[in-house]
Amino acid sequence: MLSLGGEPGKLVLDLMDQYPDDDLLLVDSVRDQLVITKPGLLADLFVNRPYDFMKPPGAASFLKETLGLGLVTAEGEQHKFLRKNSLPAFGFRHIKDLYPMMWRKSYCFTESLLSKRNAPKNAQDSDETIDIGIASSKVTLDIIGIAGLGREFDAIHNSDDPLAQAYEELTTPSFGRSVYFVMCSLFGIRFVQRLPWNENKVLKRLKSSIMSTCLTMLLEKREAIKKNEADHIDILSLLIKSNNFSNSELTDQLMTFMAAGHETTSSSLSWACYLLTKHPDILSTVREEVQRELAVDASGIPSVDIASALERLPYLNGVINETFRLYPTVPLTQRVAVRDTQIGQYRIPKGANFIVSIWAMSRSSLVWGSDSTKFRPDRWITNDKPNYTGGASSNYQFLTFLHGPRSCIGQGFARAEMRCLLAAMVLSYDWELAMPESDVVPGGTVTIKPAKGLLLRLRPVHNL
Ligand code: HEM
Repeated sequence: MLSLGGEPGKLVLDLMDQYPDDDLLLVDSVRDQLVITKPGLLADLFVNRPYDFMKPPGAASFLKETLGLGLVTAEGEQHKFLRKNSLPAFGFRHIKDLYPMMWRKSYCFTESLLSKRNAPKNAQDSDETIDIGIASSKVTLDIIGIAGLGREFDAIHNSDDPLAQAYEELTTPSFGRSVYFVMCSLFGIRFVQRLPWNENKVLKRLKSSIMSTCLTMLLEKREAIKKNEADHIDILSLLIKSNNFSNSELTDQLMTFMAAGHETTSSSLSWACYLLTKHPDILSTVREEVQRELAVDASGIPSVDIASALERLPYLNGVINETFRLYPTVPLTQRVAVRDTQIGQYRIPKGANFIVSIWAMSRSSLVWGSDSTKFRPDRWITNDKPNYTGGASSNYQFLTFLHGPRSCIGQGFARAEMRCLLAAMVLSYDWELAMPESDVVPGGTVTIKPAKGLLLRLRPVHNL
């Protein structure tokens, strides 16, 4: 059921077409493996009884190796505690305050793309071919660096940054890594780690490099807070100041936020750019909208409050929501029942395993109608204003960030970041695909991105 290449939710989509009237399909009777195919049943899984379920130990053991025992991997009471103490750092007000920094970084990012190669003096005549995924993961690392721990990595300009390199290596899609993940899911990581497999060495090296960098940054941050060197409002400082966490818990939390918080958004930016290569008319519409509403000056400073301006743009938000729908960075999630429980009218025995294909739910014509796979940002617009349903009749049709206490805590952060990055991109460039369309395929282990990269040919726009 876990994808080893190809479209991540294809099998579930096929099952949904084959059994359109069923909402729960038993796909593996040996391991009680169930697939939920109707949004209506998800309220019990995610919102009404979320702690009757946990992430399957095998898959979680893989995640713990790379993310630590933080919010993504904790369960039960420990999860409730971490979530409660992390929420203030992701509040609405705090995200609003981060917009100017996100905008500044996004603008620097687009400028860095221009100067990447030996651009001629009259750069407007130059063409740049870049892999937008690799380039944008640097700026998202810079943004989470500042927001997450008040630290300037400047990975945009410093391509040798070890943390950026470690994350790139960790998330680059490969068949071997996918097989490794499936093996961990089936047999647990302790068993897989005993196999003579090079992947074990690679993951150990990456984990130890990320962990030691996070620990060093944590200790420096503690010192800085003690000396009261600056006004510390980043996520890590808020967690330290809450006095609720030990150093090892904080290191795990930091590893989680750094990993969960940057590759996800940079992949989404890649997919948005890809979709816009296929819809140049929509790219022009978004650009006109951003030019008109932000009125950015020659040095990239907007004349209006950036947060409120970006949040009300219908097309910019429509493109972002439609990208999140068609290319959910986390394409699948799994749960196992930790006690006898209930989902809808079904009695569920302890130990039953569930697969929710976020990808399939986002693309199924049974759920979204006959144009379900079409890129239609206008489904997210009502009376010239953004709507947040996409015309769906149930919340559970849109699962990109899930729902309930295990939903993505960084959703507001990711949306703010995407608005800044995409707005800065459309203001600065026109672009087209610089690789065969057939090579643009999703791939990855837990999160997906364009498996062969996304090469774009950029042309500077003459408007700034
Ligand atoms: C487009 C960007 C993003 C997408 C699509 C996304 C998606 C998701 C999804 C689907 C989950 C639930 C995973 C599961 O239960 O299997 C999740 C959890 C999580 N995400 Fe995100 N995420 C994004 C960005 C971010 C950002 C920017 C941050 C942090 C700054 C973040 C931090 C987290 C954390 C900590 C969790 C675990 C929450 C919990 O279990 O309480 N994510 N994300």
